[in-house]
Amino acid sequence: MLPRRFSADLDLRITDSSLRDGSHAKRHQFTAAEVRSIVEALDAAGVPVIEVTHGDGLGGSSFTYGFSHTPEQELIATAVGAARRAKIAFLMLPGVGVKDDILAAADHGAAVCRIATHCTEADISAQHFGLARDRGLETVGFLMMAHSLPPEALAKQGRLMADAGCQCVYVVDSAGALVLDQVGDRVAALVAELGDDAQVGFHGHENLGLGVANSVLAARAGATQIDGSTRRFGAGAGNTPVEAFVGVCDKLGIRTGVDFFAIVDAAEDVVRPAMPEECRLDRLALIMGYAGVYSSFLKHAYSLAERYQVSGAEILVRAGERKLVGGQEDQLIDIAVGLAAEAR
Ligand SMILES: C[C@H](O)CC(=O)C(=O)O
Ligand SMILES: [Mn+2]
Repeated sequence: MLPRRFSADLDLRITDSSLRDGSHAKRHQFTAAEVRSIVEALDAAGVPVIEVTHGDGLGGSSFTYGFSHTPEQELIATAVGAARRAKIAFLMLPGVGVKDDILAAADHGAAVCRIATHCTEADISAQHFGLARDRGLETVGFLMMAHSLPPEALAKQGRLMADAGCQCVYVVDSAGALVLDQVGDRVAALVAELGDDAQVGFHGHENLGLGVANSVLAARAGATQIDGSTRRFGAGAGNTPVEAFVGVCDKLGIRTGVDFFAIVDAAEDVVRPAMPEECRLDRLALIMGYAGVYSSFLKHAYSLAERYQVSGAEILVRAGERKLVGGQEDQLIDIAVGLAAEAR
């Protein structure tokens, strides 16, 4: 079991997802040089965990999700080589990646295995947590699209993960749809359910502009691991900006161990140059938060709107009506084709 606290001088542990969630915003085109420079800068600023994988996790490079510029195992090895203190984490969605991918990431020196499932499907993660623990990896479980389950039901799914060997269960606000107390209530339900068996974490998206506030409420409800992305570099409107969250934590007396001025410099001087554009709170991102749509669908919606000459906003509204989950990217094509047919 992980201790409830990481150390006497740390109140919570930040994981930076720019090099994984940001992969969506970069259409999975990270180079090894970009990964090296970003890991060096985040590590020097004191970020304790840095996640590196294709945006859709191990094995994500495909027609469905988009092909990587550089094989992710190479990027993981590069990150491990560049980090002096930070642990390197990877994400894996059962069925997108397979167990051999976990072993390969561990062989490359990654230390934290994060297994993600839709929030009603935690049972499919059991064998992967078992394998990761046997291999000596730290484990994290991602309950994605957490807005779509009430707190008690989410906590039961967290229990499945913890019993399988997950050491920290995350409330994952994949759509950026959770609003303030809705985060605190879910985190509190997991804390009550898991007790000392596992920590609780929170992964936010900015689609309604609430990443920092939601993360503070998660911490106040007992979350001890918080995700963010420096410069918000993530899917949709991006993730909770690490640099702003660190500044807010400093002012609230919540100790993160990250140096505010160093992470601000890293955001501006190192991460921003690797981003194709700023992650914006624009029409499509706002619709995602409002309609509860998986943030990773944003670039797909833009591409399909262009290809079929239909409205990207309408694609996302219909994706919300269909309650699509991660892995159903092909249904976005179905929606776009249908919209084009309606327009004829
Ligand atoms: C595979 C997804 O991008 C995982 C994630 O970051 C989320 O659901 O949010
Ligand atoms: Mn995310």
